[in-house]
Parts: sequence; structure tokens; C-alpha cells
Amino acid sequence: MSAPITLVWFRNDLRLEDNTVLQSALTLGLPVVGVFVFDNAVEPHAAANHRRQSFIYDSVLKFQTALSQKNIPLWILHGDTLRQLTELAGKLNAAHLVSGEDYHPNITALGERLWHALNHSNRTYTRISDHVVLPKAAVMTPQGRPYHAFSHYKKSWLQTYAQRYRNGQPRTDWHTLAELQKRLPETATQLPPVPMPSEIGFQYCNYPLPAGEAAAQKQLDHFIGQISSYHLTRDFPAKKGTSQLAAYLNQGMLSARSLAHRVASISNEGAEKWLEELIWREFYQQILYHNPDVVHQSFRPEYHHLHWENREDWFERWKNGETGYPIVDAAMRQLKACGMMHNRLRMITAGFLVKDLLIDWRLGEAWFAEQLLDYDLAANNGNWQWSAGTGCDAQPYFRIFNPVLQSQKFDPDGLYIRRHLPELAHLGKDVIHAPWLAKDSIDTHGYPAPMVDHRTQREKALAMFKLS
Ligand SMILES: Cc1cc2nc3c(=O)[nH]c(=O)nc-3n(C[C@H](O)[C@H](O)[C@H](O)COP(=O)(O)OP(=O)(O)OC[C@H]3O[C@@H](n4cnc5c(N)ncnc54)[C@H](O)[C@@H]3O)c2cc1C
Repeated sequence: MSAPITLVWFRNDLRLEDNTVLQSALTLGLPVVGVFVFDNAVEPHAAANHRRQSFIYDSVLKFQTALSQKNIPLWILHGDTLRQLTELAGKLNAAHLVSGEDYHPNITALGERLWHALNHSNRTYTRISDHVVLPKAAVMTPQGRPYHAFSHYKKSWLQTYAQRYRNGQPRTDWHTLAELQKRLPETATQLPPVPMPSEIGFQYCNYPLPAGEAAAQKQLDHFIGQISSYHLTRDFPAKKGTSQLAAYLNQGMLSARSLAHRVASISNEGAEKWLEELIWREFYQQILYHNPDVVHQSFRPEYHHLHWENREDWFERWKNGETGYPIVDAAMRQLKACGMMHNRLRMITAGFLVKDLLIDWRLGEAWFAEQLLDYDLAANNGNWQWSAGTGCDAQPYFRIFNPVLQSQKFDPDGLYIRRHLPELAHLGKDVIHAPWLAKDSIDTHGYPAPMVDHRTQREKALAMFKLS
């Protein structure tokens, strides 16, 4: 049997910089070997998201190269995670397994089974908080309960951060790593061939952002250069006013801690607002951890049995960007074409599905999971419930966006709509938000009339929620 090692199970922590999972593995004093497992059963919602899978696949390959430069072999496997990890732990004589904490209920459950299986063979399994700045139970009410209102959570988050976390975490000890890796057994370096996408179960396709930690850092540096105007530009989808970092953060190509640390040291309104968005991310992560049932049902119990209409033909028109509301259709077509959608448009299209089409938010959530490059269960679920009015939000169900007013306000010149709806590209800003109002005086090249009347549907939605 070869000399013992520590196995690091990487999942959404695909980076070298400020990686607390890797750092903790070093403290165990054994050579380190990495493993990544592609397992579609763990995140069934996202299994059909081929774009995201391709992005992760390439990022894992880049990470394997980066790790190899530190003399850490990365085993890339596929199939049932529990089996793959326990078999590999046996084969490489791993005394310890270390991984990041993940609040996805499937992964929490998998972690429990893994812990028992490894314990059974005298191996330890440790989970380290890495994916968020403040771990799940670091921010609680004075009574020790999780927060449900964002404003209170944010206040407490900022206080906790300033008191306990602002100075960051210890950096990775590369010197110790180099010493440990000198004892790396040869079996650990005999990597199997990287599985092909078809073996893993996805079709490799193009995606809109470059993969990997280096690309993530570059995008971060670019964004920091313009962060001072974030609060002014962030709501306008025609501008590149947001960071476009979510996909990197979600797979851990960037450290949330490092971002918070960097941004908290910049004193301007843009940076302050951006830090608030990071706190929203943490808010939904802890909501998922403390309330795993939100994956299947509304956060608010009074909305467990809403009478959705769920018309399939309407759902198809929404997915394909054929609702007749230009701002909704432009956003939905962009999503389908490249997996990207601006936050303001996510709110408009989600609100439209739920409040104008009376379709269950869970169907919309699943469609986003299949399409978004930055798909993340906690953020997607939390925001869909926020949009539906079924979540933990101070504003109840009667916040209903008017898609035409939203369009006029956030895409005033119609630039965004023209980019994604070529059939309306010739229209001026006076008619492009609601072309049907111009009646026969303009040619819309077959663009559909609005599929529903917003005012009528609004009343129906209010009645549906009141009845629950
Ligand atoms: C219906 C709906 C579904 C969503 N689904 C997802 C999803 O699957 N994955 C995802 O990461 N975000 C989701 N969001 C949140 C938000 O739209 C994206 O995080 C944001 O658009 C990503 O772009 P950015 O990186 O340029 O964000 P920026 O504006 O630059 O924000 C910085 C970071 O803060 C975080 N963030 C910003 N807004 C939110 C928010 N409302 N909730 C949680 N975190 C936030 C993200 O990590 C983001 O990268 C959803 C929002 C809505 C309304």
C-alpha cells in the first residue's frame, strides 16, 4: 500500500487563490491529491444545461493544469460521486477527504453518506466553508434564529464582517505544499484519461464567457476599474454596467472573501452597492441552508396551494420570446441564444410569467436552471420566489411589474430591444416598447400582438393570491 495522502474533493472552488479548502488540506500534513467528479444526478435541474456544463468542463481542465504546476494531480472522474470518491480514497490510501461546504440539499445529504462510508474505513471527512464570505450560521438574529428579511440580515452581516472577518483568511501556504508534495506517491500521479462530454452526459457547446480562474481575475480587474459607477448603470441592460462575475463566483473561480475584502476597501457609492449584491448572494445561500424545502415549495406556507393556470402553450411562447411584449421577448431570446440575462430583465420576465401568465414560478425556475450560464440553486430559487411574491420578502405578492413601463424606464431608447429583436430594429423609441399601440401605421414583420392584456391579468393574479 502506498503512503497516505489527503484527498481534496473540488466542486465549486476551482481556483488556487484564497482557497480555504486547499489550505485546510495542507494543515493535515500529508501530500495532497485533488479530485473532481462530474455527476449529473447531484444537480438534476442543471443536467440539461449544456452551456454551463461546457463552461465547467473547460474550467476544470484549466484548473487541472494550474494544479499540476503546483505538483497537485487532479483526478477527473464521472458517475456516482459516493462510489467514485470512496473507491478513489481506497485506491490512493487517502487518510482524509476534505471538501468545501455546499448548501445544496442533495450535496448536504451526499456529504452525510460520504462521512459514514469514509468513517467506516477509518478515514476522516472534513467540510470547510469556502463558497461564501460568512458561513451559514455566522449571521443570526439575537435570538439565534436565521434572518428572513434582507435589510436586517444585511445590517447584521456588515457588523459581523467588520468585527470578525474583515482581515480575511490566512493565505495558502505554498512553501508547505511544495514540501508535502515531495512525498507524493507515484500511484496518485497516474491520472486516468479525462472523460469525454458524451460519457459525462452532455453535448459540448459554445458559451459566452472565457472559462477559468485567470479569465475570472481579468474580468474582475476590468470591473473594479468601473465600479464607481455601478449604482448608476446596473439597472440598464443595454449598458455593460454589471460585473458579469456570477458564473465565476458560482463555480468558485473567484473567492467571495477576496472580492468582499477588495470591495470593502473602496469607499464610493458604486462599491457599496456592489457589496450589497454580494450580501444578497449570501442571504439566499443561508436561506437555502436553513430552509431546504424551498427547493420544492414556496417559502411562505400560505402560498403552497396557489391555483396556477399553467397553460403549456403560453409557457412555450414565454420560453421562445413570443409574448408580444418586446422587453420580455428580447430577454427570453437572449437567454435561449447564449445563457445570459441581465438582473433587471430576470425580474421582468419572471414577474411576467407568474403575474401575467399565471404560470407556477417553479416552471420558470427550471427553465432558467436549464439555460443560465451562472445558474445557482440558492440564487435562482430565492430570486424566483422574490419575483413571485412567495419568498422571504418584505413586499408581498401585489408588487406587479408593468412590462411596458419597465421597458420605458430601463431601456429608454430601445437599444436593448433592437439588439435582440431584429424585426423591431427599425422602430423608434416612442413605439418600440408597445408596438401594438401604433396599430397599422407600422410594419412589425410578423412580430406577434401581445398574448395577454396586462391589466386584465394583473387583476386575475391578485385574485389568485387573495384566494390562497
Ligand atoms: C429570476 C431570477 C433568477 C436568478 N437566477 C440566478 C442564478 O441562477 N444564479 C445567480 O448567480 N444569480 C441569479 N440571479 C441574481 C442576479 O440576476 C445575478 O446574480 C446577476 O444578474 C449576475 O450578473 P452580474 O454578475 O453581472 O451581477 P452584479 O450586478 O455585478 O452583482 C455582483 C454579484 O452579486 C451577486 N448577486 C447580484 N444580484 C443578486 C441577487 N439578486 N441574488 C443573489 N445574488 C446576487 C452575484 O453573485 C453577482 O455576480 C437571479 C435573479 C432573478 C431575478
